[in-house]
Amino acid sequence: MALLETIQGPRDLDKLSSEQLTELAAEIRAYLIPTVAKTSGHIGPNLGVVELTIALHRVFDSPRDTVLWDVGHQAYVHKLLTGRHDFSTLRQEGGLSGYPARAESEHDVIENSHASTALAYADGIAKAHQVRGVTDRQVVAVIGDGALTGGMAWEALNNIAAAKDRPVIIVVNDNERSYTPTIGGLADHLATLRTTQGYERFLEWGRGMLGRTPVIGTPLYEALHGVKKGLKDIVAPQGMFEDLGLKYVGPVDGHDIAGMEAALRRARNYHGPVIVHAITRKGEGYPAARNHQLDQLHQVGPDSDPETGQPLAPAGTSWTSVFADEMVKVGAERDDVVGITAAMLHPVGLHKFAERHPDRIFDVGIAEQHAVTSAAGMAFAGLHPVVAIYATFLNRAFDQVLMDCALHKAGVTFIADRAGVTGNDGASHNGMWDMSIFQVVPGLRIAAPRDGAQLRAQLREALDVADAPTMIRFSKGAVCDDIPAVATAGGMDVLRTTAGTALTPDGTALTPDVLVVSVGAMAGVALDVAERLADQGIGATVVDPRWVKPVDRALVRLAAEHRLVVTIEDNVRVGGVGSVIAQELRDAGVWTPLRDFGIPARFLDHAHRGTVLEQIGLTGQRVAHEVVGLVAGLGAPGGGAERMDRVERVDRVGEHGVEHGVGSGVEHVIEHSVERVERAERVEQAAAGASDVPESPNGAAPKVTAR
Ligand SMILES: Cc1ncc(C[n+]2csc(CCOP(=O)(O)OP(=O)(O)O)c2C)c(N)n1
Ligand SMILES: CC(=O)[C@@H](O)[C@H](O)COP(=O)(O)O
Ligand SMILES: [Mg+2]
Repeated sequence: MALLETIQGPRDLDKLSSEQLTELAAEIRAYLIPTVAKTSGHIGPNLGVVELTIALHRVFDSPRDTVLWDVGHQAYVHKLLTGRHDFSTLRQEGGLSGYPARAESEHDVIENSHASTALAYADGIAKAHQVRGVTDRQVVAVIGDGALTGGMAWEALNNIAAAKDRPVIIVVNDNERSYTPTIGGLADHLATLRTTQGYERFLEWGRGMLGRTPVIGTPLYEALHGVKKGLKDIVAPQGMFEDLGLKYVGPVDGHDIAGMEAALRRARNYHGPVIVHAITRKGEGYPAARNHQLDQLHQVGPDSDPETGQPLAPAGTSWTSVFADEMVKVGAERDDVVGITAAMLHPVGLHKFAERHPDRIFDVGIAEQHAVTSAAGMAFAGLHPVVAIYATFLNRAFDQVLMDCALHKAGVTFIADRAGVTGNDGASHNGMWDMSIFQVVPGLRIAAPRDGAQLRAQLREALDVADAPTMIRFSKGAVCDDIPAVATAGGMDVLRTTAGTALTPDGTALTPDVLVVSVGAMAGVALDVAERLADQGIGATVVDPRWVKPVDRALVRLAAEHRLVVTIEDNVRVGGVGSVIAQELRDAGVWTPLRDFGIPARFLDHAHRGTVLEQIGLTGQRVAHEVVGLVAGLGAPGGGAERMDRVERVDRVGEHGVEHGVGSGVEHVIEHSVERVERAERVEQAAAGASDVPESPNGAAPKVTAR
């Protein structure tokens, strides 16, 4: 790292000779490959931009000039050249972010890892410079060929091309891949432009030779240059970019530092909207990546073998793999089912389906909005599309889900993978908003499976819905062991009832104090909470709604039969499942108090999923601790009268007119009230003894007040 250690900022690059620059590139690769293998990260994309980034920081003067990275997963070299040399805790709590981060450096701008945004940023910054009369600062946006398939990128290009006097430098990092080879007409066009690379070399030769030829040299070169453009038109369709009004520079070898510098200087000196088309190779300099057919080691680790890029320890069965295998079965049974991915065929688990049904899989590029609305079209024409998109990326297709699918009652099934806290990819990758955002979509049904068996079952149930969109959301990583139900209540699974509690013939659990509503992958936490409550003499019923939207009517009834409702979800609390259940209870005149546990509505810094869940209190211990305090605060049970009052109201009101209350269960409720009073006294005694009641976060034993 001898040379790299001397680079504390981009200007330190200026003093290096071309040999030293080549050596620096080698040092960067030698450092990143083993480091990222250990930490996890996007090794393939970063090895593909080593020379490009060196050249870029030599030609432009960051942070005076603004350098933008689209997605930002390829910004490790940028970080190394801007003084951040310790990648040992990359993507971990307190370590470097895997994406640009303003808190880390004045050289970083876009923290959002969602693709196709950089050109819009660039357009905005350029407009701001124009409005403010700033003429001595450049705006440079690096965007991959994959990200260039995103609709936002074309909205921005349309605006950027509109103003010939507003400089924006766009560097297209064309490595012909997103994960898999980039799809679509744009990719084909870029390929066409790549084939004219020979003309670039010919031109370079001509410039060199003719530049030294007196008198006729220059005019001859200019004539040649004109011929090149003409020849390009003959060989390659007139550059789409030039048609748009963008100056096109390239294609240029993105691994040739001098060549990239020359191209970038031409672009800088153009003083208008210009595209530099760099041809790079993902994983360059790392045979394990270059030979990795699947995605050229788009990402690795943690704890992968630096020699091969493969994980050192086998990963467990993932949620995604359960979905992948079930889709194979579905594909064999139903020829109306098709799969749609937004450039993430393998990461979302549609690759096995694709292998068996290549004519029924559609990769639309990084184009989630198009994925959703094209699915609405497919449903209209008689198919049942399964659109698999990470929950966080599905956010950008909200309007398409709402207006193109739900408004038209389209039978489309959305698979929101990576839902909940994902952790290491940082704030913009957590799938933490879906059960709030999509809560408001009329007719959409949302399922949150608690394990693999439920995922398979709920996928089937979703595919049986042809007159409304359905959504199934599940976590990142390894799926838990199947969690059996001990009873059912309506369409819900009862996972645990208080020991010794009688179940009525219809399977309704009665009497305990607390109803714990477990949402999706939080089932393990919910059962842990019930166990901890039982240790404190507090009875709990744990129920898994399975389908969280709409709220199951049986859940309202169950709430009326408990003294406290607790909901636990891996989603923001605001507008989440808990808040919707609370609203349903109010609408039904059930006034059982409800405490919803979920993710706070704030951006969560990168860290391991478990660490983040601990930070936000979504653990059994933390939830149970708070619930013990809440139960103690309820005082002695209000006896039959209180509960009768609560129960009766279920008879009177309801969202769907008069609801049949739990009259049949009322007698059971009364007889158990006595039991509950005794138990509440035990809780109070325990709290008074302050011996085994867990300390509250602020150190004091929870306040216990007798009624
Ligand atoms: C909106 C959105 N959808 C999907 C992704 C997931 N994703 C991250 S990188 C990537 C491929 C990007 O390809 P490209 O822009 O060509 O960059 P490269 O990895 O080739 O350098 C995808 C699909 C994302 N970050 N944002
Ligand atoms: C950069 C990007 O958006 C993806 O590569 C993402 O990091 C993948 O996340 P998973 O590791 O959860 O598939
Ligand atoms: Mg690419």
